[in-house]
Amino acid sequence: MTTRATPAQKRRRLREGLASGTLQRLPGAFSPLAARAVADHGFDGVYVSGAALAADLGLPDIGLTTLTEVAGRGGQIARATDLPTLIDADTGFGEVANAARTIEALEDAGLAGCHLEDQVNPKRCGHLDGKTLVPAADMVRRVAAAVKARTDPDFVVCARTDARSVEGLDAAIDRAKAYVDAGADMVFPEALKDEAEFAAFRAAVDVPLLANMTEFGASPLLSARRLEALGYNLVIWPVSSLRAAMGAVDELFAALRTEGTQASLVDRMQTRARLYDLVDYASYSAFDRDLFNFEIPGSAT
Ligand SMILES: C[C@](O)(C(=O)O)[C@H](CC(=O)O)C(=O)O
Ligand SMILES: [Mg+2]
Repeated sequence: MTTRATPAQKRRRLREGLASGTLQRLPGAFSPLAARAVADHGFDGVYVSGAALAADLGLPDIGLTTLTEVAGRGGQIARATDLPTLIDADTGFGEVANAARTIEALEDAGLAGCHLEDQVNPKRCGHLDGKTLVPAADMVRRVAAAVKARTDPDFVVCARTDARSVEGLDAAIDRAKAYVDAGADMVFPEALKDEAEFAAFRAAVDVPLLANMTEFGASPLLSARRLEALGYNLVIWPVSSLRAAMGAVDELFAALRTEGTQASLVDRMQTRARLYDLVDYASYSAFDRDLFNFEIPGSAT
């Protein structure tokens, strides 16, 4: 209800951010409520992780989720804020024609952009061993189809290459250049090993670059400040909020089992007041003043 920016305005904002020379910081949001928190903390955009979306459904990240599920959840998350939302479109949910339809669906859902990767199906998390890639020529067709399918020229098509850990750094750079020639607006070099490789990619590729700062992976956790100095344009922390939340959920359930009460953990929980703030309870009194005319117990406000 509080969201006023249109999808077109959000896409423009992402484009301007990528052209600004300032690193765009996009934490992953596993739900619309988490996206509200991303916005409230003053980030530049929201990221929707395929791994987190699958995990939230109790599934591994091997391409089991469908375009309908991903576009549906992505749309709910995109709608929750005025920020641009970038979504993980895995391999594009099929062959070349499917990649085109994927862009149509994601655009219709209000996303600002997506990334498509050059793995075969079943795909894997980019930081695991045993990945297989499609030939570069096939991915070029995938990217070209995606670019052609968009109706808003500001929708960002980002090409991810998983080649670093399969074919080596040079091959990954060659693939990235071919994807840029096919029309990719941004490149996501997956699973780079160290800072020197991040720098090598920056030196070789002319379009905006995305850095994936996922935990327990192959890449070092470089800070936003460091990535900006390296010339990167956008950073994602894709699964961090889910891992943090689920870490807290595990602790809570352990306490409930052993102590029979959550009392020892209440002071680390999000308060009722903060939750109501994020869902903007107060603004609904524009329609009906009886909806927000109570005192929250224990709250100063
Ligand atoms: C970015 C990613 O594609 C995702 O789905 O969030 C994953 C993240 C992860 O598994 O940690 C990836 O890097 O493959
Ligand atoms: Mg993914």
